[in-house]
Amino acid sequence: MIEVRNIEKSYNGTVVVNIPELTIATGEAVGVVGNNGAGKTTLFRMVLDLIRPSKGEVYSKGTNVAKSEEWKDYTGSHLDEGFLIDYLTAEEYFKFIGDLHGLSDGDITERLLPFMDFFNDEILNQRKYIRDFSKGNQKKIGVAAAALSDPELLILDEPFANLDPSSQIRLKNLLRSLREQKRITLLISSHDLSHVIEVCERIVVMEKGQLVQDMQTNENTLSELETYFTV
Ligand SMILES: Nc1ncnc2c1ncn2[C@@H]1O[C@H](COP(=O)(O)OP(=O)(O)OP(=O)(O)O)[C@@H](O)[C@H]1O
Repeated sequence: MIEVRNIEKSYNGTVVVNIPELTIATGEAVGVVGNNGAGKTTLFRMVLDLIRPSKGEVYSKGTNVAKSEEWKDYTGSHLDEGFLIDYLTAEEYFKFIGDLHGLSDGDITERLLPFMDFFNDEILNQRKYIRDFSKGNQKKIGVAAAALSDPELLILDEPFANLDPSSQIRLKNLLRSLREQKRITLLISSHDLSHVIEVCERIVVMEKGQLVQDMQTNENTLSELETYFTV
């Protein structure tokens, strides 16, 4: 589904991401972990063609993301609140995203149903603009909007950040059911090692812009990662 080939991103002469090769298969769920500044968000931004690599290319289903718009039809993403439109209500934003994908009001309502527990009665019918929601609730709006189009590929940057413990568990279950029921391809970053392991079958570790580990998750992965990050 995704192929990263020899990408490098530099800012002011400093290389912040350097990945010779990363392939993510269709239906695979990959978690990217790494300390602050490791390059996770920069990698995601290049995969989504929000920034261009200084060298190399990213391919989605064999097409260079910088040279085609096709991948946008089957890709849902939420990286940060910059993806949201501050002056809309949550409903207006879902409608805006739904319209982009040709969804009717009924489709939108139906597709949001699995998110109702996750929303915890704090997202819909609030009569307030997105800018006035808490950071955690803004995250919920962004994640639900990213999933609204029923994407084949879902890319989420730190989806568990700012969420209360109940919401983190609900999100974990939502992502797992998206994987099981729809065979969605998932690329997420997280600082929460236990959640990301429960959602993803494969974990890649980034350090100083490089992929330093690539592992299939098993019962030892959490302790291996905890050891890795204990310095
Ligand atoms: N526009 C930019 N200009 C200069 N440096 C940048 C820019 N964007 C990112 N960087 C640098 O690239 C490096 C990687 O940042 P990035 O945000 O990708 O890391 P991250 O792994 O997502 O970190 P975090 O876990 O803190 O979110 C950092 O050193 C950051 O300062």
